[in-house]
Amino acid sequence: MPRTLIVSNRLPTKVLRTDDGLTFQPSEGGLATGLGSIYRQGDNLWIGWPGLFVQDEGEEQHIKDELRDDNMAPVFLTEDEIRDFYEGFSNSTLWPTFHYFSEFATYEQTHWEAYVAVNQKFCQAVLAQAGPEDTIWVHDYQLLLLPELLRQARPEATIGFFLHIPFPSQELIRVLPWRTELLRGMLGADLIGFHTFGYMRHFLSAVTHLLGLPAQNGQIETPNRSVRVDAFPMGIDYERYAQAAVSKEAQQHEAEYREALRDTRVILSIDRLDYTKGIAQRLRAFDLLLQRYPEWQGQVSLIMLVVPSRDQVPQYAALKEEIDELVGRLNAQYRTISWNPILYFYRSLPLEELTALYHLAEVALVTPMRDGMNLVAKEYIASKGDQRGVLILSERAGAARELSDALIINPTDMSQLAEAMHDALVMPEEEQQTRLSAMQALVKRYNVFSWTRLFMNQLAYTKMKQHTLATEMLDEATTTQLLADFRGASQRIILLDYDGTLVGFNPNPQRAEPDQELRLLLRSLTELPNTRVVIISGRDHQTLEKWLGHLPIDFIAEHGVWLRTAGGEWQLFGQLRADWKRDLRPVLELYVARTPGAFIEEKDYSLVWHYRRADTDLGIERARELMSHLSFMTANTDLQVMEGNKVLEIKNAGVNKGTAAARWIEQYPSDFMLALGDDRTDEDTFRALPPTAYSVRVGTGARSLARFNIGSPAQVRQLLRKLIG
Ligand SMILES: O=P(O)(O)OC[C@H]1O[C@H](O[C@H]2O[C@H](CO)[C@@H](O)[C@H](O)[C@H]2O)[C@H](O)[C@@H](O)[C@@H]1O
Ligand SMILES: O=c1ccn([C@@H]2O[C@H](COP(=O)(O)OP(=O)(O)O)[C@@H](O)[C@H]2O)c(=O)[nH]1
Ligand SMILES: [Mg+2]
Repeated sequence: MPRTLIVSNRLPTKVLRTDDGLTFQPSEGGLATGLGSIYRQGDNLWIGWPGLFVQDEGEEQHIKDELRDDNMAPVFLTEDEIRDFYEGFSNSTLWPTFHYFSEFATYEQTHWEAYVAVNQKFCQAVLAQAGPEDTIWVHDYQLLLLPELLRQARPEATIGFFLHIPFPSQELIRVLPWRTELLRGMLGADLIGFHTFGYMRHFLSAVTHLLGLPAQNGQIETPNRSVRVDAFPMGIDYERYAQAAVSKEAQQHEAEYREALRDTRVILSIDRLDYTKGIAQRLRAFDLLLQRYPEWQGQVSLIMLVVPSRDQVPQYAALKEEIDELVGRLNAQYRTISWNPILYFYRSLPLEELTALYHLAEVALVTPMRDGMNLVAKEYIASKGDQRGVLILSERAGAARELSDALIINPTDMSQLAEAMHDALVMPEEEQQTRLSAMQALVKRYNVFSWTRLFMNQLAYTKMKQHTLATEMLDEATTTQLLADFRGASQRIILLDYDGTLVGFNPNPQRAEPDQELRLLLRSLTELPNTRVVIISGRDHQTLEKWLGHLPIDFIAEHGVWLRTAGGEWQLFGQLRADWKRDLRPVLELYVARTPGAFIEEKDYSLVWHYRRADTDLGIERARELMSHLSFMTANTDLQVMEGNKVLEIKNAGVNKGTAAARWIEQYPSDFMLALGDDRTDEDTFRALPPTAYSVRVGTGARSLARFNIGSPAQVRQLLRKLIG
């Protein structure tokens, strides 16, 4: 049975060393609690760090044995690794950058090196466990390099990746000295998931801007594969919280708290210690509430649970001091003998006490500056069986994209936050119920089980599509067969696209002239007996004539408009019109004026608008506008607007490389056909060929009708040299 291997920095269980030996406890944090309900199924396995430094091999073995029974496999990290990889690169470089706290980020080469080394360590741990059929699901920012490391070791593996924190604007990503490596690391996965559509959009934009890879409709084309990107908002185990909140134990706790608090109304705040969570800002807003509405003094308490986290990182230690100081000051200022304004706890609580607090609190304050999702918000909703309570939620938590019935606030707007607290405290019960029941329906339905199911199904589907649509690589065995067929044939035809096939794609099209090596290679091909060599290109015929006209080859130029057999005259494909150019050229000129870097290429029977040198996003945007403009102007004419690689071309309809290629193979019947091409216009050629022909797409990744793939123009030349022998 194929298994699912979950890989994350932290295991859902942490091991602690106490006076009585080792103890095993659940870890805090959204990821551990969220996936905790999943990995125990069947033979699944969770690979990660158990949270302590082992002293000797005996201890290591003991931990391994204990965890194995609970479907976990530990990766042991040393103190140096935790300092440089975890506190260093993960939590002092990536965490602040991804949460828009760039000013807190450090950029240390030694931290980066540790990050690479630990990702490699995780890779080894996964490889030791994973069978070829297993699905590997990697989680979060500590392991951004792992998907690509696994891909190198296992090219065929099924790999998913999910990022639990925000993915920021590419303007922040580009600040990182290691941005390329990090993005490439993620692209080793088949499917990459984010909590929100916004994070996904930022990622796609980073990939197109910083790696220059094409991305469309959530699909990125890398040189080897297509990678799918999508939004999967994570849910919680709804029933677990709903039931725990009304369990006997929770009810007892709640009754105790209630007795101690008497009639005091309760506002609740629960987070890990983190500057992203807006804890200090929240305290200041509570202060403002008490000033602005003094009637709440003596009536409302803020219960604030802060779970210790990353306290070795300087920013966290500083925040802890700031909170301690603020709470002390506010309590000293407002407290009375019978009332505590703030009940502050710095620890973590077991589930029953947590849900007792959720159930008790009239208001929950979830006001992070940035938060990937925030599960506390969803847990609060699930714990409200009686549908009484109000959620105040930051617009910058991923959860706000789903929980629109919360009181949504901007956490930096202190005044708005104080007002929201007041509104929540006076909200009529009926309104509380309406809002809560809508949110409950949503959190119940999109729970952690449906989240996993959706992700895993999408991953399986992505993989299946990769397989069915994949064009095979032209490997050694196929090449041998191709050469044998070539030699055994009595008539042979070779159709060669020019740009991107025989020479590399050049930012300036006029600079792509053939080099000496290419000219010699083409000449040698033409000297082979019974062999027709055809250049089939989108270029104008004058340029092709100038560059290669002296060779005894056939030409199909301007995407099939101009034709010439070796040594003959140039001929038109048929009756074509060019009078339309006068009307449409000004339209293209308008879009050149509006798009710095764009330019026009004029051919006899077509006009081309190029945007390869324009800003990527602006180019795409303008191309879209121009396309709709031109579609309108060419409706009911015999013109056609064709999209190519960073170009839009207006031409006579019905003339393309395919119709020209079809004419050629009819006129010159052959028992061996080879066609090589790299872009969308070459697909027309591939389509026109019989299934026995060798059609080869240059550059992998994009979907193609060709039977085979070849890596680059350099490899094309190598193949052609083999034909010569
Ligand atoms: O392992 P730690 O350094 O102690 O940190 C705890 C976890 O915090 C982060 O949680 C994120 O994931 C949640 C679930 O998707 C999401 O709701 C929250 O907004 C995120 O901050 C972190 O991503 C985990 O890797 C940590 O283990
Ligand atoms: O004493 C506590 C307080 C909180 N949590 C859990 O910690 C998680 C916090 O996840 P969230 O997504 O809100 O933020 P993160 O800490 O992952 O950034 C939630 O599942 C809480 O139930 C916990 O286990 N013990
Ligand atoms: Mg080409």
